[in-house]
Amino acid sequence: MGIELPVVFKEKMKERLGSEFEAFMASYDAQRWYGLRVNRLKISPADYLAIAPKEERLEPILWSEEGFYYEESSRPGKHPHYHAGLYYIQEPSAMVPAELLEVRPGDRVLDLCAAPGGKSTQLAGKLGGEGLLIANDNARERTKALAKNMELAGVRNAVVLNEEPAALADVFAGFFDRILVDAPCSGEGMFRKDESMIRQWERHSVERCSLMQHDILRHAVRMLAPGGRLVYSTCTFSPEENEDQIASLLLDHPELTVYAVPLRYGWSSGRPEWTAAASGSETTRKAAAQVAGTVRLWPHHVQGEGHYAAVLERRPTTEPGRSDVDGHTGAADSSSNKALLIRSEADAVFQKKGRGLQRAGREDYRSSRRGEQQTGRGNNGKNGKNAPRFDKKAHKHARGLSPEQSWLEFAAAVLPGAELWPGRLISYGSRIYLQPQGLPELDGLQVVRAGWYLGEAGKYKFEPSQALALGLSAVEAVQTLDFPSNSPEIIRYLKGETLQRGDESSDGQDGRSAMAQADRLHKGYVLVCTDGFPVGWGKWDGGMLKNELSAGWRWT
Ligand SMILES: C[S@@+](CC[C@H](N)C(=O)[O-])C[C@H]1O[C@@H](n2cnc3c(N)ncnc32)[C@H](O)[C@@H]1O
Repeated sequence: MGIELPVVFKEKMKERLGSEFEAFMASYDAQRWYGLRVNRLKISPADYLAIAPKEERLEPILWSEEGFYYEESSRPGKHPHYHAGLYYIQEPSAMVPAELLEVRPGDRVLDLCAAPGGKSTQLAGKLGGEGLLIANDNARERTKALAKNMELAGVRNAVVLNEEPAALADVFAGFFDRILVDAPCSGEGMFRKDESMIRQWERHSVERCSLMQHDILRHAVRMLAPGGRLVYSTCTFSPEENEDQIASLLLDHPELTVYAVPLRYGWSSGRPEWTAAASGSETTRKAAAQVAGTVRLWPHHVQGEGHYAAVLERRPTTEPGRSDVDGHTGAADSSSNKALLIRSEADAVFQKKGRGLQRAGREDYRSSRRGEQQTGRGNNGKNGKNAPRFDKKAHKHARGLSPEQSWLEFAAAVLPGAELWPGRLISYGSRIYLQPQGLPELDGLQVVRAGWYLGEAGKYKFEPSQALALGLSAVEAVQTLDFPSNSPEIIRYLKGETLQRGDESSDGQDGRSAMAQADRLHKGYVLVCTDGFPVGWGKWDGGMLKNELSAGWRWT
C-alpha cells in the first residue's frame, strides 16, 4: 500500500470492522473518485451535460441529481465553465449531507461550519434564490475562500459570517428551518485524498475534535426552529466523533429525534454498538439505539472517500401560533419573506467590541428600510414618494450621490429591472450589498459578506463587482458579449487581456466571431459571457474591450 496509515488508526479499525477490515484496507489501493456538482442556480444538469467537454466522461453520482464523477485525467477546474460557476468540484460522498437536509425554496438555512463552501453552494442551489442562507465559519482566513466560492456560484440570497456558534445562537435562537453542521473532524475519510490529513490526525486527536463537536452541536440545536431539521456530518470514521456525538445530543435534547436515513446506494447504518451509551442505563441505551438510523458511507462500499451523517428533527411546537425571533413559525413557506424584522433607520453596525470596528475600517455599516422600498416587492420608489433619504455621514460621490444613488444610476443604465430585485439595499462605507429579506439584527456579529455584493461607489462612478457579474443571468444586462468556451478570446479575457475589434480568431466556434458581435455595442459596461453564462465585466470603448476582471478572478 502506498499510504502509510497511523498504526493506532489501523488497530482501531481492525477491532471495529472485524471481517470487513481487509476490504476497508484494500480501498486505500483502489482508484480515487473525482466529482463535480452542477450549479442549479445557473444551469440544469441536463443542459450542462449537453455543453460539457466530451473528455470529462461524466457519470452520474447516485445520491445527487447534480453530481457527476469525472475522469482523473480531465481538468474541470481549467475550463471557462468553471470560471462561469457552472459547477463546483466536490468529493462525491461530501454531497450527501446537503442532500439529506432536504432544503426547500424559501427555507431559512444555516451552514454553521461552511468553509470553503462546498456544501453552502449546494444548499444555495436547493434554495433556488428563495429564502436565505447564512454561511458561517469561525476561521477568518477560510471565510475568504467561502465568500469567493459563494460569489462564483452566483448566490444572491446569502450572508457570510465569521463567528463562533455561541455568538450566533444568541442572535438566531429558534430561527432556522434547516441547519447543517459539517463539523471539524479528525478527517480519517480524507487520508486517501490528502495525505497531509494523516499528519494532522496525529496532531489533533479524536478526543479534541469530539469536544469541539459537542460544543458546536449544542449551540446549533438552540438555533433550530420547532419542526426543523439538522444534519450533522463528518468525514471521519471514529465513533467518538459520530454515533457518540449523536447519542449524547439525544440524551441532552429529548425534543430531537433521529430521522432514519433509508439505506440505499451502498450506504450502511450507524453503529449503536460502538457508542459509550450502548453500555449504560436503559435511557442511554435507547439513545444509542436511535443512531442505527444514522448513515455511514464506507469507502469499500461506495464510490467515494467516506462520510458519516445523522439527520435530526426537532419536534414541532405544541403551542399553537408559537413563533420565533420575528414571527416565523418554522414551517418553510414563501411567507417567511414577509416576516421581516423591520430595522430602525440607520441601525447599522457590525461591530463587536472593537473587533468589528477594525474590520470595518471604521466605516459605518448602514442599513435602512429605504433599500426595501426601492428594491423589494410593492416598490413604489419610482414615483418619488420613497426617494432615498441620505445619511450625512455616508460616503459621498463627487457628484453628491450617496452609494445607493450611485448604484441605482448604474443599474438603470446597465441592469434594467434591478430595482425590482427582492432584498434590502445596504451600504457598508462605499460598498453596496443586497441583503436577503427576513434577517434579524446582525449587530455585534463579524460579517464577511452582508449579502450579495453589488459593487463599490467610487468618487466618480459605480464599480460593479465580480460577484454581481457572476450572480446575473445574461438576459439581465443591457450589453453582453458572448464567447464560445472553446474560443481563444475567452481564455484571453479570463487571463485579463484587453480585446480589440479585429482580434477575431479564425477558428471561432461554429464560424461565428464573437468580437463581430461588438459592432452593436455602445460605450460602457458589457457583461462578458461564455456559452451564454457571465464570467465578468468589460468596458467597451472605441473598438476595444477593456478587461475589468480583477487579479484574484483571473485564469492562472
Ligand atoms: C469539514 S470543514 C467544512 C467543510 C465545508 N462544509 C464544505 O463543504 O466546504 C469544517 C469547518 O469547520 C470550521 N470550524 C471549526 N471549528 C468551528 C467552530 N467552532 N465554529 C464554526 N466553524 C468551525 C473549520 O474552520 C472548517 O472550515
